[in-house]
Amino acid sequence: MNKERLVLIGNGMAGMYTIEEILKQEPDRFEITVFGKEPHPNYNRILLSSVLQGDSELKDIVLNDYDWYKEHNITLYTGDEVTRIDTNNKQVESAGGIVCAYDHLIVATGSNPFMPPIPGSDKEGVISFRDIKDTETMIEASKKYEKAAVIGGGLLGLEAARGLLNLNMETEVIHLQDQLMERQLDPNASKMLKRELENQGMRFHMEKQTEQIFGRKRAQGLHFKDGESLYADLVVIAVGIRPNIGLAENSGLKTNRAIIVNDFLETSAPDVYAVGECAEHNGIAYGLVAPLYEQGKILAERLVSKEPAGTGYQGSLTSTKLKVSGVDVFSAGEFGEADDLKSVLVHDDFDGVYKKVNIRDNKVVGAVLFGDTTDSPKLLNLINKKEDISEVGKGIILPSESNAPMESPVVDMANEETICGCNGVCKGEIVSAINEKGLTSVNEVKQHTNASRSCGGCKPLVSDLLNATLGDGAAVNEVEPLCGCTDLSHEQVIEEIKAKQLSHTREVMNVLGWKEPEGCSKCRPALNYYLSVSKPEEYEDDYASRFINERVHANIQNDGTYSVVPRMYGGVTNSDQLRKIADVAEKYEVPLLKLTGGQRIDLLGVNKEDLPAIWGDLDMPSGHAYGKSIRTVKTCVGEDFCRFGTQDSIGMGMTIERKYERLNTPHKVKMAVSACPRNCAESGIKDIGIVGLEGHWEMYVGGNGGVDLRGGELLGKMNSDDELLDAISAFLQYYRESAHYLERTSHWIERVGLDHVKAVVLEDEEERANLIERMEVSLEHKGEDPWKELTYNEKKKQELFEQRKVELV
Ligand SMILES: Cc1cc2nc3c(=O)[nH]c(=O)nc-3n(C[C@H](O)[C@H](O)[C@H](O)COP(=O)(O)OP(=O)(O)OC[C@H]3O[C@@H](n4cnc5c(N)ncnc54)[C@H](O)[C@@H]3O)c2cc1C
Ligand SMILES: NC(=O)c1ccc[n+]([C@@H]2O[C@H](COP(=O)([O-])OP(=O)(O)OC[C@H]3O[C@@H](n4cnc5c(N)ncnc54)[C@H](O)[C@@H]3O)[C@@H](O)[C@H]2O)c1
Ligand code: SF4
Ligand code: FES
Repeated sequence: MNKERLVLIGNGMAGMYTIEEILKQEPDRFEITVFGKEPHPNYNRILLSSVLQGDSELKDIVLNDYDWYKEHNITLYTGDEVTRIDTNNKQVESAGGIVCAYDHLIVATGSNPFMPPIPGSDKEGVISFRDIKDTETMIEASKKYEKAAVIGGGLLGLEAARGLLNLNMETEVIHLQDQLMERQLDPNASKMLKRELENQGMRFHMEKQTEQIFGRKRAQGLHFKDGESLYADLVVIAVGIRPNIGLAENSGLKTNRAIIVNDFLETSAPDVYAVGECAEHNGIAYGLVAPLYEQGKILAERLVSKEPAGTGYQGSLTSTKLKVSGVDVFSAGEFGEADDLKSVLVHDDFDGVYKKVNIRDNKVVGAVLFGDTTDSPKLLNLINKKEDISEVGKGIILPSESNAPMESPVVDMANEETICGCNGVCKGEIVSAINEKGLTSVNEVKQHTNASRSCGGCKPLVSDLLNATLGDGAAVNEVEPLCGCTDLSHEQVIEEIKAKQLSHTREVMNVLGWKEPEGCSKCRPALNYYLSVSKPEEYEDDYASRFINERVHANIQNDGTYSVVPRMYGGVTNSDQLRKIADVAEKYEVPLLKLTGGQRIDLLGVNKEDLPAIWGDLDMPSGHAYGKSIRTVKTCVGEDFCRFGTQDSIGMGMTIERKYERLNTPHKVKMAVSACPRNCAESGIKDIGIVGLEGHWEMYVGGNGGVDLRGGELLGKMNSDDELLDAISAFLQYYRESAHYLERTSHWIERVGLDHVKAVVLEDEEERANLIERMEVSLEHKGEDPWKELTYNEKKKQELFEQRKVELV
């Protein structure tokens, strides 16, 4: 018997999900042909953000490889666009000249990025972010160019911007509204998100309308309507999407914003269905995979059973998470304000946590979470179930806010509650698969249930569920790789560097079998750092692997200029230094001189090309205000001037700063010395905070005064200056050797535990002595001041400061 001919136009996420669902139910029923405009098999578009951010490689995001199509007897035409649907003769025609008849046709052509009519948007270097080609273009551009502008501060724009930052590009986001992600977040969450992203190095231009993209052949920057401009040699436009319906319209299918479908995804033409972003159901065209997969499931049932099954598709509740590491944001349902809505609110600026749950008629209808999204599965289920919550307390709405000890939210979830929103997989399904198929890892759960196959946001829940189902210790702990270029963890890489005596980033990548020979923006700076600690005697800085601020030894500002902070040991200066700073400020027309929180003078608004000359004129050491290194040692006036002073805090601060300046560390290290517990130098919120008392010093560690406000914890009491310096050496060296690159002391201590750190750096005499000895070797080899070097090293100066000027002319 001849098989029914099923043709799919659009080899993307929604269409292929539908095919997979059909194959699960009726593997042999249809003769399937798939047309895809892109020259690739079906891949996970969602994970393009991870590829750009350096967490995955393109080959890892393929969902169905070419062999899969062969194994399932599917005829696949890639790189071939369908140009016509002949609904009368029931056939499609492709640009490649193929004419293919169908009994059933699925249109799943997705969306196109919306390109606003900005003059100059046809220039080289102006792209959208939608597919593999765009991602490759950005990665390539980052190797040649330094400055990127992203137009659009929505989900896509912010994920693109984070990726470009990871690719070492200076990245500015231009947003039309006064609030980022205004379609998903309320003003409070949006403000906290902006602050966090600014801390990560993103710069924002809010309420800006781009009037023109200027440049000759290639984009060189943007002019805004308010008369301001900025330079950029890569412009990424991410201002929304438009359903791709040209083909459907030309072929006579009924369309509105997208192709109009009924509850069974049927279009206006017989035997023609539409699914995914190109379909419009009840006036809504969705732009997230969870609803598209729900549609795909219904359509598969419809095609397999012939007769409409159940009530069909009834629309979807959407929820979003931003895929930017270090930022936890969740939003679902009605998150805004309305007269008939009541809210449960938690707002803690100190911990950077914000939660708002909207309730109407005793039912949870929407939520926004920032900083702590552990309650998101619970809330999503409450919104979905529309249960009356009048009988339950806040503990049910926001379990993490109740006083009960926090267990994973999966423990209390009912079997029918959803764990993986993208793929619609509930707890019961995963538990059955774990028990019946003997699954022990997240990866196995993914293969058998699809949970965590898309955005990956549910991985922690799946992992908790594995632990809860198998009991402690039975789940296989998959190591978190350093980045997508390797399967090795930070610890394993450090071990291998030591064991194999590796000494250069390229050597590490070669010897340890890096999947991507050039590495990525995540691993290269980390490797460069690990090598510097492992072999200080032989280490040669691979400065091309450093982040932009560290390459040019200055902090880039939001207008593309730089800030210059000279070192002033212990926050002490003199008339000679002040005179030089004043002269430089006048000569180079520095727009702003500002005292920093770390007791230094910041020259702000300096042009990049003036940096080496300014450093030469200042003739002061770099304050390393831009580096993953020892920053400032802040001091109080101490015993010489203050009537409460018990110790020479200034003297000790200067000694410490002179000793450890220019030392590479996993992240920035800030220190302070106060001469009594009144703590005027704020020693309680520093990575290392020293407090003087009569006859001894107290040393606090792991403090942080930034977004993650954290009080330092007492490491110990030191009875002399030498004992204090030894303790600082041992502590710093242990942090340098065992923290992950980009891990602040606060997070490191939380991970390894203060008791453990105390045991190693204070209690174990031998280990302590070894750490101090290794620190001394590092101090001997920390190299000369980078500003000084750049005043005479012409080759390096030209590479860093002059080639760029030529490119821009
Ligand atoms: C960078 C990025 C990150 C994202 N992150 C998330 C996320 O975290 N969570 C989430 O839920 N969603 C996310 N999305 C959105 C999600 O990827 C889309 O909603 C989803 O891919 C849409 O699926 P689709 O099948 O409708 O369209 P697509 O996946 O775009 O597939 C459509 C395919 O059809 C092809 N095509 C079009 N016309 C023709 C033709 N005439 N002939 C042949 N082929 C044709 C296209 O080339 C394309 O390959 C993200 C999107 C991007 C770009
Ligand atoms: N994590 C995720 O779930 C995720 C990630 C990426 C993409 N996506 C999906 O991909 C699609 C595209 O995402 P998107 O962010 O482009 O769409 P979007 O519509 O969500 O956001 C576009 C943003 O651009 C702004 N904007 C519009 N015109 C502008 C202009 N001229 N200048 C500056 N800003 C302007 C808007 O105010 C809006 O905030 C969406 O469907 C989105 O849901 C989802
Ligand atoms: S910390 Fe104590 S000693 Fe130092 S300035 Fe303040 S009060 Fe004086
Ligand atoms: S929630 Fe996105 S993959 Fe599970």
